[in-house]
Amino acid sequence: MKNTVLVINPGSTSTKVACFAEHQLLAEETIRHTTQEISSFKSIFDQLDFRKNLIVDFIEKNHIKPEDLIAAVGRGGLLKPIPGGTYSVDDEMIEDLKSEKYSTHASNLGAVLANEFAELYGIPAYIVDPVVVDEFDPIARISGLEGIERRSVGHALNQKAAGRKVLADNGYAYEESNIIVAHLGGGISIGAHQKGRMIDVVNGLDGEGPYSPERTGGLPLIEFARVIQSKGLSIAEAKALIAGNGGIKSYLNETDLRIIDKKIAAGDQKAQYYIDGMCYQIAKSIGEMATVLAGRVDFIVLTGGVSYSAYIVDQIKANIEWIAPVEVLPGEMEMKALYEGVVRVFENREPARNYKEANIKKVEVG
Ligand SMILES: Nc1ncnc2c1ncn2[C@@H]1O[C@H](COP(=O)(O)OP(=O)(O)OP(=O)(O)O)[C@@H](O)[C@H]1O
Ligand SMILES: CCCC(=O)O
Repeated sequence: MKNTVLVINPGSTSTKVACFAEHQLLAEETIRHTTQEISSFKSIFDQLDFRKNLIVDFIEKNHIKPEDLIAAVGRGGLLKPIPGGTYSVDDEMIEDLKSEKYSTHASNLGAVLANEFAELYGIPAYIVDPVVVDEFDPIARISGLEGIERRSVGHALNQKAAGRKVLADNGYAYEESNIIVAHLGGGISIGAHQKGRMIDVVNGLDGEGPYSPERTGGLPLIEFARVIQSKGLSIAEAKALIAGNGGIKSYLNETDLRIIDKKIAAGDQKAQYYIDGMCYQIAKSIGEMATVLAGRVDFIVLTGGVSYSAYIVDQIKANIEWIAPVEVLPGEMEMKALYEGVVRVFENREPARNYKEANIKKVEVG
């Protein structure tokens, strides 16, 4: 079909691919990667050809004609802090991602993969609402140590799309409401959204909040310093431990919660213990974001792949339902949100933003 947009979403445990045209979904696939598959690559960028070949297979299998493609869009990765919106992929963006200037994340491959297909087919490449969208209140940046700032890293694209949907379904407007959105995926982020802005977020990638299938979340710092020293870890190795080999993976050597759910159902007490621990910590961080919103919370939304697990959802709900009504949107709405970001540009409802020139305004103190 004419006017087809190729949508590419590399996650920590999956590659999601879709094609949309004229506001319709033409084809979609979530390709899950096993723990072993991902562990066989030394770095995220070593996975480029592996993930690219899977997308080529998807295009061929679904008979997508190159001449029908008008754009490729990828989930945006760890870039400098920028306002939300649709950005054209440019050289500076690719360089920042490839050099891992702002750290490493599966979504760093989104712009790079979109760019590869854009070059192949002679079409433009974009990203939309990358994981670094920064709408923080100044006070949220303070870390507790001079020289280190907290940064806004989270599943902004899905958090906003899921939040908007739940609010719209209940007759509320995102711009006028307060919500907490917990994205529960291979990584976890929990945002406090106040009247259309994500003013704070629990950022698991940098070692905050609950542990997740792959991330440690917050750790006792002195003990972690001892681990770094005793194992002689480099910064890159410490990051890999915090953001790729921590959490459920470190306890159970597995990141696929569908497998772990089955083990719990079959009576595996160790699996249950560590999943219960993750649910306890997720609820605790949701409570933290409720205080950011001073208790004025219209809804709490649980989303991301892990929210398919009824066992996990029930555990979390039991500890948070007193705060606000809880709505569950399992999976993610990222593919459609990425497509719609491109459509807004093609329909001239929004300009494509320029990454080189994009900056957030930080408030200078003192
Ligand atoms: N039906 C299901 N039941 C339980 N867990 C599930 C189900 N489907 C997916 N998951 C789990 O959700 C997690 C992946 O979630 P998701 O697809 O949102 O993340 P991702 O795309 O890999 O990465 P991220 O969201 O962190 O960027 C995995 O642990 C996966 O096993
Ligand atoms: C999307 C950033 C958060 C994470 O992956 O942990």
